[in-house]
Amino acid sequence: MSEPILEMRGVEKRFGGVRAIDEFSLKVEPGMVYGLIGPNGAGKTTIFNTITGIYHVDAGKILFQGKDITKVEPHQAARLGIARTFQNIRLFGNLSVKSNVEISCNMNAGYHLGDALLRTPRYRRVTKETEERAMEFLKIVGLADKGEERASSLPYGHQRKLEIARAMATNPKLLLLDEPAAGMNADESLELVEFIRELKERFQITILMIEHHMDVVTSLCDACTVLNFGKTLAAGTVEEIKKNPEVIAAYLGGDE
Ligand SMILES: Nc1ncnc2c1ncn2[C@@H]1O[C@H](COP(=O)(O)OP(=O)(O)OP(=O)(O)O)[C@@H](O)[C@H]1O
Repeated sequence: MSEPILEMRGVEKRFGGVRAIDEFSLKVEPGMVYGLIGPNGAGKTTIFNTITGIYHVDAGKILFQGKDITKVEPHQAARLGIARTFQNIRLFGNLSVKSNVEISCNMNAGYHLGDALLRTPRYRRVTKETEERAMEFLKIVGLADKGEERASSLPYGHQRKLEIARAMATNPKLLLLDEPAAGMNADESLELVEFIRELKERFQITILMIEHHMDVVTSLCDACTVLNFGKTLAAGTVEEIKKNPEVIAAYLGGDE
């Protein structure tokens, strides 16, 4: 077993009297696609929010590549190589498709405000590189010909892909996807599965994914954790999870 890229140890997060996550532990190895599943309100998004520094935990530890990130702020998590998408797509709807990706490419841009104001050669070079890089990501997600369109004018499935392209443009080592297949029909989900596979192979990233569509989880995930009321109900391969009687009773029901 290789060293986990992400580890959560005994994590707890409370909101008033609600324990959104409770004694939660997780180990994700590099290169894995790891699924988080569970009913609404089980604590999945809270887990993403603690990893990315949006919330700080009340107890426990979070390690990323062996480094303690329990108390990092969101911008630090992003700089360390953790990117995410949201359950409700968050794009700059009024900006062009290309600008949405360029903003992420710019996160690590090597120029200062002075360079931008004076339009120095360094600023012009970085801007050109940013444009090229953004186009590269748009090509990968099949949106290169939509670069000048307003992000909000794209169909839903394309907006999801654009959000993933934007997250990828920050050069992450760990990508957190919050219900990427939400609102998609069977064909769109299938396309998404292929797309995520390609991303994983091409960029050698690790993915932690919240997903309700069990066909997507089955196709993509090497392992998963099932949550219920903030606690781990079961963890293992998708096949093991599907056979677990407690999981069947609490979540999968007759679905599968
Ligand atoms: N900012 C907050 N303030 C108060 N309660 C919160 C907050 N965020 C989450 N919770 C509560 O924590 C619990 C877990 O919520 P969370 O959103 O993490 O669940 P989830 O598994 O992601 O569900 P869903 O699939 O519906 O998004 C819920 O009871 C929720 O109401």
